[in-house]
Amino acid sequence: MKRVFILMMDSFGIGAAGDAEQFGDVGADTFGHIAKECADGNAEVGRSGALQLPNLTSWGLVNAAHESTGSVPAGMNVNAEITGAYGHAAELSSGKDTPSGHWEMAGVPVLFEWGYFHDKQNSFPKELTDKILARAGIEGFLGNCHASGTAILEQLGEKHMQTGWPIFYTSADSVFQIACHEETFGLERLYELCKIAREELEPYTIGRVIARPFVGAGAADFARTGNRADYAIEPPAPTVLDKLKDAGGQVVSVGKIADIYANCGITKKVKGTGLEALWDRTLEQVDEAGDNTIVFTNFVDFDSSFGHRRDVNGYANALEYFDKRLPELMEKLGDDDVVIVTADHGCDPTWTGTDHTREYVPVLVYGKNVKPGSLGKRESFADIGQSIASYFGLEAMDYGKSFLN
Ligand SMILES: O=P(O)(O)O[C@H]1O[C@H](CO)[C@@H](O)[C@H]1O
Ligand SMILES: [Mn+2]
Ligand SMILES: [Mn+2]
Repeated sequence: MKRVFILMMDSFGIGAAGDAEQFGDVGADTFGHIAKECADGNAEVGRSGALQLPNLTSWGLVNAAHESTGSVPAGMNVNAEITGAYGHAAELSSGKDTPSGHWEMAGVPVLFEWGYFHDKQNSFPKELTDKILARAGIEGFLGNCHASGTAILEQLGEKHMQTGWPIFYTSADSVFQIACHEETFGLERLYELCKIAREELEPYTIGRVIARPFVGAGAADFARTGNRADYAIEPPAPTVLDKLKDAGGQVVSVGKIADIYANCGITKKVKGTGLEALWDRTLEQVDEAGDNTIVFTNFVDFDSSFGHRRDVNGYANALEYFDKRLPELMEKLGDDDVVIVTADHGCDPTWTGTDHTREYVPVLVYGKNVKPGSLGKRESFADIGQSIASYFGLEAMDYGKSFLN
């Protein structure tokens, strides 16, 4: 039975990429800096001391990071017995955003330039926001700037509740984000507004419109909910997910995978909020998965709850939790199954600002028939897509070199 399980650790970079200078990210290292803060005793809430990742370490994470940066992350063991194949992959795509990373790992790098709203204030063209508001029948909006999604709720959430005006904001990514209160504004109304924005953004080549619903009575207790929704444009070419689906296989999305691929190549969608639920849903889908199936999970919390929030301690807890659950998956693996652990970009929680960081990502491959050892530096995340195509006997992708077979 051929099955591939992809565990996509959103934002878990393992060292600045060769082209990090173009992104202002020379020296960024999500894994390395978290490990250092842990080893230095600076991440002691709910955990203690050096980062404990025994399973990822045996799959080759530390060795991959060593090959990526030339040094061993503080407190980590580079001499553990290695049971997986491991490498670090560079990104060909022009952006360090989520769709670029995901599409590239499915064999389709983004070689065009995304549109961006570069201005930190007054970020959006008036003719764009006028059109969106007119179609939605709303008089005004708040924000119009680059922002952290939680900080902007503290600043403008109450005003939003008073005026009923949506909060529009963006970041260094190709995104148009809309934050609205789930109850006072309404969730369905927010989704409708996002769909209008998605249409009006067509000429701007913006990767995603993101609905950011929140709840709470005031600035002190606003919290974003699991009803976030991402409206992505479609990948520019068929990904390996489309190819498997077209060949009669199954592609199960757990978490926001389906949103990121604009539903292309997806045969089943399963939602989950939080790392625990995402793990639970993943393991259920592994139980149900038949031959010729990909179960593809995006573990978004690393990025949205800890990376962008610059929360080292939270990120460390999340990594240790993730690692602890790997044996449950290992117990379920058949002889031919392949597990791939990777990431879509970095989001170093020690870095300046709140944006992603341009980093190499880990490529950890585990299975009873996978030969343990180094896969070295991979020139593109597309090596993952090419490997999956080769494993399932699909037509080769245009990009990437297979590390399977
Ligand atoms: O600060 P929050 O709202 O989490 O937003 C972040 O999440 C977006 C998607 O990854 C990024 O573009 C960044 O703006
Ligand atoms: Mn991401
Ligand atoms: Mn992000």
